[in-house]
Amino acid sequence: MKLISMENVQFNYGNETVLDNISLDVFSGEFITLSGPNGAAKSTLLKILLKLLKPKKGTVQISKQNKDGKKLVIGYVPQQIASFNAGFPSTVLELVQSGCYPRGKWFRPLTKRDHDIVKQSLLGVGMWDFRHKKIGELSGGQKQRICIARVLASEPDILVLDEPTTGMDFENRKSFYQLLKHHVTDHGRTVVMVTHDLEDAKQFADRNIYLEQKENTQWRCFTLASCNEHYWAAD
Ligand SMILES: Nc1ncnc2c1ncn2[C@@H]1O[C@H](COP(=O)(O)OP(=O)(O)OP(=O)(O)O)[C@@H](O)[C@H]1O
Repeated sequence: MKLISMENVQFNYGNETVLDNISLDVFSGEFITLSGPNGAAKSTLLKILLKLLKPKKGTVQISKQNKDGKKLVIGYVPQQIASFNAGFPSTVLELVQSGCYPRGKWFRPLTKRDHDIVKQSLLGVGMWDFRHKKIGELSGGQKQRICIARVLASEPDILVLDEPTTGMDFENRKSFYQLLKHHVTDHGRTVVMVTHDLEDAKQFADRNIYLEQKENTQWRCFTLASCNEHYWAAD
């Protein structure tokens, strides 16, 4: 089932065209990685895909329903998360538990299943041992991993992550990818993820979309990204 459809998108920051003529479909049950050099407009493409940025030309359509006919839930963790100040009162566990609410009534009592999902999410990002710490006491990278765990706990139909493995060591990266793969293969969910870890991605992703910069005098811009899809299976 097609969940997101992007057609012939062009996007400009001021006079600079950073994406042009990009078309991309995202289907249910896919693990997609998005890669390319710094500044190739990967983060911008994610934001357009989520309709957080409006393209100058082209269209983006997001399905209202998931494959089971229920309301589509999208989880997004940007590259730079909002900062929590040192006095932020919640513990890691409380913040990640709050991710369970999109799947039911707000502030309902958590079920055993919720607790299991929260634990798996925290283990998956290597932060289970930090569960009783206050959010304000964590490093920047740890805060980002907690935000990822919170989004994982919401069991989104589409999980959109911008460079989530930055700062993770080898073991944590591996278990994180395995957790994402589990979401895709065992639950039929969809992952769209920006990453520079192409070797890791190659092991787990179904396809990679590579954005590359090109000069284009016609548009009088510094960069113009073109979208080449690399299917691992075709290697
Ligand atoms: N708010 C903005 N205003 C103006 N230009 C921007 C803005 N955000 C990004 N850009 C420019 O758009 C281009 C693409 O940026 P983007 O952050 O999407 O790239 P990226 O591929 O995600 O980069 P990286 O790998 O370094 O995270 C860059 O040249 C950047 O300088």
